[in-house]
Amino acid sequence: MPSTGGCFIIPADHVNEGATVDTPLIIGLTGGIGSGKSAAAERFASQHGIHVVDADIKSRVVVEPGRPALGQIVDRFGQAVLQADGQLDRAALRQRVFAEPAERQWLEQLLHPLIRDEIVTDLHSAQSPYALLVSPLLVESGQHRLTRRVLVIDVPQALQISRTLARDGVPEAQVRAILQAQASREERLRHAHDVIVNDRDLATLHAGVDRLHQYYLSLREGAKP
Ligand SMILES: CC(C)(COP(=O)(O)OP(=O)(O)OC[C@H]1O[C@@H](n2cnc3c(N)ncnc32)[C@H](O)[C@@H]1O)[C@@H](O)C(=O)NCCC(=O)NCCS
Ligand SMILES: Nc1ncnc2c1ncn2[C@@H]1O[C@H](COP(=O)(O)OP(=O)(O)OP(=O)(O)O)[C@@H](O)[C@H]1O
Repeated sequence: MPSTGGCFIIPADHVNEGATVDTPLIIGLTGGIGSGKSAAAERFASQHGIHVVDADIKSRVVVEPGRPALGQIVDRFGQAVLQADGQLDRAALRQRVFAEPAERQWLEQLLHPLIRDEIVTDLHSAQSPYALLVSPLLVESGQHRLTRRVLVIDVPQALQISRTLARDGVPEAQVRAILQAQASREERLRHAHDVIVNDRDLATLHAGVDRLHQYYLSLREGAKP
């Protein structure tokens, strides 16, 4: 495991297959639930103007009322996963799919291709020196193949759980079930080119982001003819 509070860069020859310096620079940012992906992405965006594409946000777009996927979800799970206003009741669906792995897999096979399409369209509109693809399932869903490098926000599991409980106020058993459905810390780190260990305060996280931003800019500059 990387040591505490640091930011690590693995040498640049270990880049993802298929990605070359001629392609737009897309950095994948991942981490388990409550690891601090959104907090890190917010720093890249607000401090450095980096275009952020967030898979969790895309997962809401593809089930908006009127989208075919919402009808398919209601056909499978019933009206209990719809709110009175016709929107998906995300808490109700969350309860179902994290209690029943086969139902989660059904939902993923429906939504992941749609989420991927939304991601690709959005990445094409990026104007910043590089773009960030933020996804909790970057590795699990194969979305990392869209990226040149993978940045993992790494935290000990106990901190993931306590921060998620403080943020969401959901039962601990549900957070543990979500963790079980995600890649292990070790597996995620196997795909990492860069790692920020987010076990200290937000200022330390921001400092790690700022260092990596400079590094990603240098990669972009290296790509120019
Ligand atoms: C089950 C749903 C409706 C719950 O919605 P809710 O608003 O409560 O949570 P949200 O979407 O914001 O996700 C919160 C966190 O849960 C975790 N999570 C979400 N989906 C999954 C999944 N399929 N497997 C493992 N963890 C997941 C992630 O850490 C994510 O950051 C929603 O997560 C969903 O539609 N999931 C399936 C689509 C998916 O895989 N999305 C992940 C991005 S690709
Ligand atoms: N270094 C830190 N110090 C204190 N709190 C933090 C730190 N990093 C993140 N947090 C807090 O922990 C919670 C989880 O962080 P965040 O929402 O960024 O995680 P996430 O990886 O995006 O989660 P999810 O996968 O559920 O979307 C938030 O309330 C956030 O403000």
